Amino acid sequence: MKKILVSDPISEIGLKKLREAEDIELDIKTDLSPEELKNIIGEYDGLLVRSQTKVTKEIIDAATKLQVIGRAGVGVDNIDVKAATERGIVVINAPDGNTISTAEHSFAMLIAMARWIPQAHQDLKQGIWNRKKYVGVELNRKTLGIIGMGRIGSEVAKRAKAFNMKVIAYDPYITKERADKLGVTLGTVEDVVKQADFITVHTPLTKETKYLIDDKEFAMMKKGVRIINCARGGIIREEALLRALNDGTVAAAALDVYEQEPPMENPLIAHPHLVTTPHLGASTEEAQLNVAIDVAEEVYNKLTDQPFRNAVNMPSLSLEILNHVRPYIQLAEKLGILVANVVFGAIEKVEISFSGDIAEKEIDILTRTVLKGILSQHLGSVGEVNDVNAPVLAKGRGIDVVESRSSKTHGFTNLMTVKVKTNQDEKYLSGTLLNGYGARIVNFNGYTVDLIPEGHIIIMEHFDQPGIIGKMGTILGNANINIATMQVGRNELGGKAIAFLGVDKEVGEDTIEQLKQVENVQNVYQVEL
Ligand SMILES: NC(=O)C1=CN([C@@H]2O[C@H](COP(=O)(O)OP(=O)(O)OC[C@H]3O[C@@H](n4cnc5c(N)ncnc54)[C@H](O)[C@@H]3O)[C@@H](O)[C@H]2O)C=CC1
Ligand SMILES: O=C(O)C(=O)COP(=O)(O)O
Repeated sequence: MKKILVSDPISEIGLKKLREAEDIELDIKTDLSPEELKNIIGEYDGLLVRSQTKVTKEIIDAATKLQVIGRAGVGVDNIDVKAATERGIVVINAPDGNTISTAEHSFAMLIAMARWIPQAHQDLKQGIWNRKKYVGVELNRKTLGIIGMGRIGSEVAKRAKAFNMKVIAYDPYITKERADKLGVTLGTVEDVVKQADFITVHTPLTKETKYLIDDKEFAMMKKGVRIINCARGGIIREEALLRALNDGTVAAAALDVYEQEPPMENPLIAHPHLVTTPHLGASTEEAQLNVAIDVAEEVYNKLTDQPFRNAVNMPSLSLEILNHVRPYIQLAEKLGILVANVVFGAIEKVEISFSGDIAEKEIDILTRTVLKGILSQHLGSVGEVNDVNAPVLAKGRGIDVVESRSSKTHGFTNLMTVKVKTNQDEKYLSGTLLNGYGARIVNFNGYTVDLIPEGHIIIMEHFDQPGIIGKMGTILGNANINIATMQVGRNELGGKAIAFLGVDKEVGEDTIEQLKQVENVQNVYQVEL
């Protein structure tokens, strides 16, 4: 039974899947203080939040069982994703479900601001009939500057075109083709702020976007420009916006998000030319239903070991690709486990090469899985190693990871080779998937073998001399261990050789020691795959 905590208000209908799942127990506890959350988070396998709950490193450190944090929305700036990644916790968001609502809210704010609707409404509610004071501006033929042309920015652009606005956008990560398709001119931040009559921001808050619009940018703007922020507080510096509103550079502004939320001490809120909402961009029935359904499904999939798409701290794979690479994922993990068990010393470098069919496919997940296999054998003490944290853990330990693709297949349609270099040793293994026959290890440090990587395996490095295999059989027989399969490989008569014995159960340490004592045996390893 997996336990999930929902700590922000999330659509009940959206949570239905989790509520009805027999293997899930759902607790809804909103308005927890950070201390209360810290005290109970250790009980849960999953956590579902919106933007209120701050999932800090402290909370993550206390979340000893947590496997997944689901964000019913887009922005994950309330979650310490770095800390989650280091702990191997998947962070999943619901990026599509609130796009339209937020684009519509941005447009509602734009029009409300252009025509002073909230201010006029407020006056009339107080009995003031003031037609002269509230003279607005048209959108027709005006230029809208959009910073960040992702999902929401693009939807805002479409709506602006319908109002006969010209759109100029700044987004270093979109192509000219995409911009052309949306009928948008691309420019620099400077082009946007100089040319626009309205400016709206739709980026995440990152190191690059923090204070992207500051005094310098306000100084370049047309006098009487109007500003909208329905993305994240801090993309526009609030103090600079206040100065620009006060000196008349900015005629009006509309904010849904703030540097500090709630913005109770914020002097901007009282400004007469500011239209303000309390972070309502995604607050529609439709968006809340969409994001809750999406995130509930994804979190359920993660907790029940099924494929999920929207992880923000690991690459997502479509079901089609995942189904294709799944057998290779199993092989990758076994190669990692096997190679980790046959090297001595501290790992310095892991080289993973993919050739044939597999080199064309999604190999990042395979690299992660090989690392997971290796590190799970070496770092058992640091807690769980998984696909999320394996690259971070490897980096943190100074392990150089090199991934390569090659067209050389060495006679196999697909081949995965993992080479591990330590401060004392170097070994490599190659594996393949044989059509219809499953996974095989086909090379061990230059010896050609044909090993099914399954069950308990004893690996023996020895010199090719008569009688060795017989002695091993006797020792194992005396220990009541049945040999199920055997593979022997050598490169020259009497030279170094390798033997793989598939045995029916785990072999005790004392028996392994006896095997090591056999004359001409160099090393004996045991591994369970
Ligand atoms: N007010 C609200 O309730 C809501 C706010 N949001 C916020 O809206 C923002 C946009 O969301 P989406 O469109 O879904 O995200 P998205 O990821 O689809 O789009 C973001 C765009 O920003 C661009 N970008 C990133 N760094 C940039 C930079 N340095 N300069 C210019 N562009 C840059 C990216 O290339 C991308 O195209 C996010 O901050 C999100 O958290 C989203 C939903 C609701
Ligand atoms: O999805 C986002 O990024 C939002 O800002 C929406 O926040 P909320 O879920 O309404 O607290």
